Amino acid sequence: MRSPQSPVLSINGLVKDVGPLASLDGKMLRVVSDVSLIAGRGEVTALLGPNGAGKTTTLECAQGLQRRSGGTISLLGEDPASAGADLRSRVGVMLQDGGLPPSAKPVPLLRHVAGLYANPWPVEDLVERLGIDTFSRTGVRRLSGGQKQRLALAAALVGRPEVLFLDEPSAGLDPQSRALVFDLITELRSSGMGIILTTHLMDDAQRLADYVYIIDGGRNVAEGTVQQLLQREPAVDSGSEHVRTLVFEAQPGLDLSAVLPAPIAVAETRVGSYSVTGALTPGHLAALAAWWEAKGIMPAAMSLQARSLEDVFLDISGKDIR
Ligand SMILES: Nc1ncnc2c1ncn2[C@@H]1O[C@H](COP(=O)(O)OP(=O)(O)OP(=O)(O)O)[C@@H](O)[C@H]1O
Repeated sequence: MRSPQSPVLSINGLVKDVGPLASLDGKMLRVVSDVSLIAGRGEVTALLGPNGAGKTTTLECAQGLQRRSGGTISLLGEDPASAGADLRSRVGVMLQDGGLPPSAKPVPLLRHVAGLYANPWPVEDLVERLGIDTFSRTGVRRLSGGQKQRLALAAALVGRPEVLFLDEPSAGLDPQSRALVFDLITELRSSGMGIILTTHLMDDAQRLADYVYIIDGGRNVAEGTVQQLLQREPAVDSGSEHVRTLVFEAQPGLDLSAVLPAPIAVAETRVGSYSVTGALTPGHLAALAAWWEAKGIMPAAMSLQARSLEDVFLDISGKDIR
């Protein structure tokens, strides 16, 4: 396991038993048997795994929402199982179902949450940044899935947390909202926030994560930076050799959509750092090189990977449905 300079969360040998369960003749069920991870300040750490791998259980233990059965957890230097309100005020949690009161209206709700903190993020700023002004008069119950997501993110951020937990942050978001949320996550990371996210969208993890942990069956199965994971030896039968990822650096803000149209996915993963994923052919590379020549652009740190994170994930966790 790596050791970031300034960890916000360390989990060591987590064990979680649930039950006793009638379906198991009154026995306990071990749903997490050995999970360890470290998340750093100013980094996005992704926790990936197939359905039922133990991601939610692990993160709920880290947040103090579930009691662990074994192992150690340190969140901002404290044990979340015994810490008080002070620790909770330094942690933001965005749950997938929002956990928002159905009858509340977005802006009064955010103002109410802001009132609980000494130095909250200005509500008007969050409302504008996350496009909440377009539905500020609609009750939570009537919001669309993507609107609820954005409101839940605003509610998680209003207390200016040091650590932010995001469960499927782009679920239900249209491409515009997704880009907006990703820009905000990138900015929060630069400001020093420690961000821990779970997602089933490998593309999101590939674009956002500084470090990735993959768990399966309640234990760690792989970890590394996205680059390190992409360099793993592929499984013989991966069947996905045609998907490639090209990464390069150039000046920020390039619009490559005309030269590399969909379904090729282009993302500026960090300022001036680009990732191009899809069934790339020599023709795509030639078109890109011609475009660079026409614009007088000389890319740097360029590499072509034979696989995407999704290929690596399927190699590691197998193709069987859980
Ligand atoms: N209270 C419980 N009783 C019985 N089984 C449970 C309980 N809590 C969790 N489990 C089981 O533990 C396993 C891990 O669940 P968990 O929700 O942590 O997985 P996950 O990785 O978040 O999955 P998903 O990707 O589907 O959200 C699952 O098989 C789940 O059914």
